[in-house]
Amino acid sequence: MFAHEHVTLRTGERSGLPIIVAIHSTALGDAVGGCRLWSYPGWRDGLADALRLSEAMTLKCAAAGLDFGGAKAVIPLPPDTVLGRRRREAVFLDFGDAVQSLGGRYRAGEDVGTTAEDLWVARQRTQWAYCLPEGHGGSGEPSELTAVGAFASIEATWRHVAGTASLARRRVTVIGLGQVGGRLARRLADAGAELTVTDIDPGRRLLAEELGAKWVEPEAAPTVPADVLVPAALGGLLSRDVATRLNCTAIAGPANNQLQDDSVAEVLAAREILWAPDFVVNAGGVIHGTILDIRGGTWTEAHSAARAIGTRLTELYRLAEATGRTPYAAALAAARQRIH
Ligand SMILES: NC(=O)c1ccc[n+]([C@@H]2O[C@H](COP(=O)([O-])OP(=O)(O)OC[C@H]3O[C@@H](n4cnc5c(N)ncnc54)[C@H](O)[C@@H]3O)[C@@H](O)[C@H]2O)c1
Repeated sequence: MFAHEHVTLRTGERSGLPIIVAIHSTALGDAVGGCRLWSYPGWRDGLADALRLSEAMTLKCAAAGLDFGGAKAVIPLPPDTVLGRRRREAVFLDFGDAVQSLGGRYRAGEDVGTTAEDLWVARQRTQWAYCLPEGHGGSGEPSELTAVGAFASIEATWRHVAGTASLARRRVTVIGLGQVGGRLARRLADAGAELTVTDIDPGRRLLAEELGAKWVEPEAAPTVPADVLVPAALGGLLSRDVATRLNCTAIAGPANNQLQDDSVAEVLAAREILWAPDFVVNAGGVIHGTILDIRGGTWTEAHSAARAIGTRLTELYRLAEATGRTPYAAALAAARQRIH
């Protein structure tokens, strides 16, 4: 069944590129979601991505208790396209027109391949573009609050497993030391965790040395013996094969779309590995965008909403146990119940 409320697909009049906006649901409020500028084999692949990602945004907002719906924009680039400065500007003016045509039902932010500067260009054509540069009234980097929410999730997950949230001397493996993973690794080191880290970028070894963390190669990281595994790179880490080889007690991290398919949640549950659903853990970014940028709320309010992700997870784990479901199935059911 087609589950989306509205999908716009048009050719940008300046750039000639397809602009796709998928609004999955506005049941809880206007729909929010980033704009992805990425290379795809064809525009239909970009459309498929927009449909999938917009539904995930609906679940993420619902799970975080936010009164916003889910959407996503995708601007699919033909393979090997390099955008010069002028064409890039044309793309985001076109994008601004597409957003404006939706009358505020879709509030646009950053995603993979787009920057605060791109949103500022779109802002010339629409008042519904957010995540602007700080110099233009934006609220800055969202990954700080994503890291706050992910750290609260790791503590809540460990508390559920071990009866204490203390991570002192716990073995924690962080995969990906980028904007969120780097911040998380610092917090974990401060909390006294025994850190193992990895990244495909060898330049991130400097951070590992600074934190006194052990460095392993990316292929080895998922199977290093650990109390908590923290996926903080790209999605798709957890295939059925990887899930059967893991050597950890729990998994809680900010990476999007960690499961290669839904059945992996069952494999993890059968192995008694507690998996914190990613769309619950990583809601700090959308909390940043909606509370600070859209609603003009305070940092204290946004920070406590991000910390509250830990409490939400604890409730979720209890619900999952009480109903004999995986945390993933329980999270999906709870989010869908809020929407319908
Ligand atoms: N930034 C946010 O606020 C936010 C919000 C919600 C979700 N997320 C998700 O969190 C994850 C990290 O986001 P980010 O903003 O830190 O991205 P980033 O691009 O800053 O960092 C990703 C890091 O992962 C590394 N990496 C990529 N592939 C890897 C691999 N196979 N093995 C090891 N390292 C690898 C990269 O070199 C990079 O250092 C992403 O999945 C993102 O979708 C981020």
